[in-house]
Amino acid sequence: MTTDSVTILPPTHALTGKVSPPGSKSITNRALLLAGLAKGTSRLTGALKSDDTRYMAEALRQMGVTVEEPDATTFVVTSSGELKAPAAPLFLGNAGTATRFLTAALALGHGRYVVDGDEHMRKRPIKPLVEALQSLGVAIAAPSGCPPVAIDANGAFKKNHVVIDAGLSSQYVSALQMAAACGSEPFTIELAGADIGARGYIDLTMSAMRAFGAKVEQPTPASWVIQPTGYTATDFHIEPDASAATYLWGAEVLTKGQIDIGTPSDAFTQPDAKAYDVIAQFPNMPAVIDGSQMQDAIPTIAVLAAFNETPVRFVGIENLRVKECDRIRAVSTGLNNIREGLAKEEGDDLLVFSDPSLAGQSLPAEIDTFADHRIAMSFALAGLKIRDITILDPGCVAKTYPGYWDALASLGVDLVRNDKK
Ligand SMILES: O=C(O)C1=C[C@@H](OP(=O)(O)O)[C@@H](O)[C@H](O)C1
Ligand SMILES: C=C(OP(=O)(O)O)C(=O)O
Repeated sequence: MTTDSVTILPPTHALTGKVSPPGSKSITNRALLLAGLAKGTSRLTGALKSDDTRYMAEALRQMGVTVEEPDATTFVVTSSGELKAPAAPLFLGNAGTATRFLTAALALGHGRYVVDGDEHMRKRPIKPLVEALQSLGVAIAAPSGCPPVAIDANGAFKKNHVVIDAGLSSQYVSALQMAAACGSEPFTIELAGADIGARGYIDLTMSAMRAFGAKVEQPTPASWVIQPTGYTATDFHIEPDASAATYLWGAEVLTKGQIDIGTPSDAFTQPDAKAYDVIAQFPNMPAVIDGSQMQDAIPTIAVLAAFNETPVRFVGIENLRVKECDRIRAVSTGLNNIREGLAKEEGDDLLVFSDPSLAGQSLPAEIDTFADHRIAMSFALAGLKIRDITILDPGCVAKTYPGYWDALASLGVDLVRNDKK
């Protein structure tokens, strides 16, 4: 039996209690890959166990790496340092990190690798990364510009310099950075075209690489130099997920509660922690919010914006169109489903017309998540204030936060699970 939808009953009390978000998806998938590229045993603690990280772990296993899971938050990775050509295509679901990071790393492997994903991942662009790798002499092809990607690797790049347009995804740069440390000479990455969306993810990559013994420098804002150190197995602790934290911060301000997430907002190193500064201003969030440096937090803030005292325009969010779904469209569709006229797209900006009097009303709406965990988790927040909000396909939260519904329940939120047989 699976749950078809969840209806949220708005709590009559402020939400208080202690809920720790799970480990960071971004850091877990970096650490898993780097541990797989390091000879020896690495112990990753505080890790996220979810669809995205399971796909990465499973792919590593398919390539000869031993990945043990002694408990719910630990991976113990033992590798020869090589990712051996697998017998079958690597299936990575809709995990952007796993798909992009492995594509570049496997270009330095030996033999044939096929990187594939689900129907959603097969619509997410990877062409700029594939073309960058082609420019390095790698035999790699992704005919549709999206996965599947076929790589015939021969262990080396033919050049030590690459130019990449990372306007669509910062993950292309992270992927090249992590791969480059496994090359045979110092390697330079140079940015072309549009600036990177969330630069904070590049910082996360560099810090994970350094923890595994790599040497990476950023001589200019648009270039990076990576030394051919390879990686050293290490024990590595992963901080909680800042994007997951945004839902708990949102639930706290919406219900005027107090939720202890166990980590102060300024202790996170992930870009989405910046969202705290905006969320903490609720119900007086600013009229214009630039989402470029906290992209995954925008659905959360956009749902909060519906209850803000004044309207909010979200700018710098064009990349949201190529995430798990078109999130600008999904958020405006969901808000307008709750009440027509609540949101509007203007080019790639999203306008949310706030109305604090929404709170306490019954506005029956079935929210289409478009199989996107962040749409499900952020619209659940609307259900804390409005009666009869139903989230379809609630299981999609398993991509990054499998315990999300239980976390809400542990704070005293009543959920009606509508099961399908
Ligand atoms: O590097 C990362 O860990 C991520 C980078 C961002 O994606 P893009 O760089 O594709 O925008 C973000 O949305 C994603 O959830 C995680
Ligand atoms: C965009 C996201 O994921 P990814 O790109 O890693 O699939 C996300 O988790 O919001």
